[in-house]
Amino acid sequence: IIMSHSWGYGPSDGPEKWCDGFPIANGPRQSPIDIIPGQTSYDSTLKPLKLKYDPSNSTEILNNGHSFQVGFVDDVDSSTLTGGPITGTYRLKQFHFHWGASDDRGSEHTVNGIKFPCELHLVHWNTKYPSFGEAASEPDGLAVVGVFLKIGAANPRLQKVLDALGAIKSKGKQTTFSNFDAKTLLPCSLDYWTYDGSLTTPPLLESVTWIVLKEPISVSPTQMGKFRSLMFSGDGEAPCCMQDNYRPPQPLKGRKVRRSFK
Ligand SMILES: NS(=O)(=O)c1ccc(C(=O)N[C@@H](c2ccccc2)c2cnnn2CC(=O)NCCCS)cc1
Ligand SMILES: [Zn+2]
Repeated sequence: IIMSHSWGYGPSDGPEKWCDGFPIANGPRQSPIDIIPGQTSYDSTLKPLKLKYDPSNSTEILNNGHSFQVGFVDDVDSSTLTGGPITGTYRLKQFHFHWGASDDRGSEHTVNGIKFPCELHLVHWNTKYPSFGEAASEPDGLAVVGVFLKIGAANPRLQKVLDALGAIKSKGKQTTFSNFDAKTLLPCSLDYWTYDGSLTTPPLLESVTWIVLKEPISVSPTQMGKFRSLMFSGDGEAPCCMQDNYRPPQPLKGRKVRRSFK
C-alpha cells in the first residue's frame, strides 16, 4: 500500500531513492519534464481550457508532510475542468505547491532548463471513474494544471493562502479554509503546453494529463519566505523546514509536447 513507504526530499529518502519503493519512477511517462518550447508542436485541434471553480467548494488547508494542500468538495460537479486536451469532465480535488530553499529553484517543470521558484498544481480527476483513488490508477484518470510562480510584485491572490500557513506549520495539521476561489490564482492567459505524464510524488502513477500554463503568476521574495516557514516534520519530531520539495525533470522517452498557442 502507498502509505507504508516513507518518502521525502532528503538525501536518504528523496527523488533519487524513490525507485527502490516505486519502480515506476523509471517508467516511460514520468513527470515533471523540461519543456523546450522550440521542440513543442502547435496543435490547432486543442480546445481552450475551461475551468469552472465554485468558491464555496473549498474545505480545508492541510500540511501533508510533503507540501500543503487546499482541498475541495468533489462529490458534485461544481468545480470542474473541461476542454483543453481532455475529453469529459474532471473535478478539482485539491491544489498544492512545490518550492525551493532559495528563489533560484523550486519548480518541478522547467522551461529551456530554467527553474522557477515555485509551481502550483491544481489536481483534477476524471468523473468517468467513481473516485480520485480509482482514477489515479487509470491512464486518463487525472489532469493537473501547472502554473509557474515568478519573483516579482507581491501577489495579493496568494495572501489568503499564505496567511493560513501559520495554523498548519507542522505535518498533519489542518484547518478550515472556506470560500476560496482557486480561479483567482490563474494568470490572464490560459495558453498551455500539454503532455502525458505522472504524479510527481510517490506512488508516481502514470495517470496524469499535464497542462502547464505558459504565463507565470507573480510572487514576492517575502511571500516565498512564508512557504519556507512550513515544516516537513510533525510536532515533537526534529524540526525540518519544508523546502526543495520538488522532483527534478525526468526523461521524455520519446513523448511529444503539444502547445495550444501559435
Ligand atoms: N505533484 S502532483 O500534482 O503530481 C500530485 C498530485 C496528487 C498526489 C496525490 O494525491 N497523492 C496521494 C494519492 C492518494 C491516492 C492515490 C494516489 C495518490 C498520496 C499518496 N500518498 N500520500 N499522498 C498524499 C500526497 O502525496 N499528496 C501530495 C500532494 C503534492 S506533494 C500526488 C502528487
Ligand atoms: Zn504537485
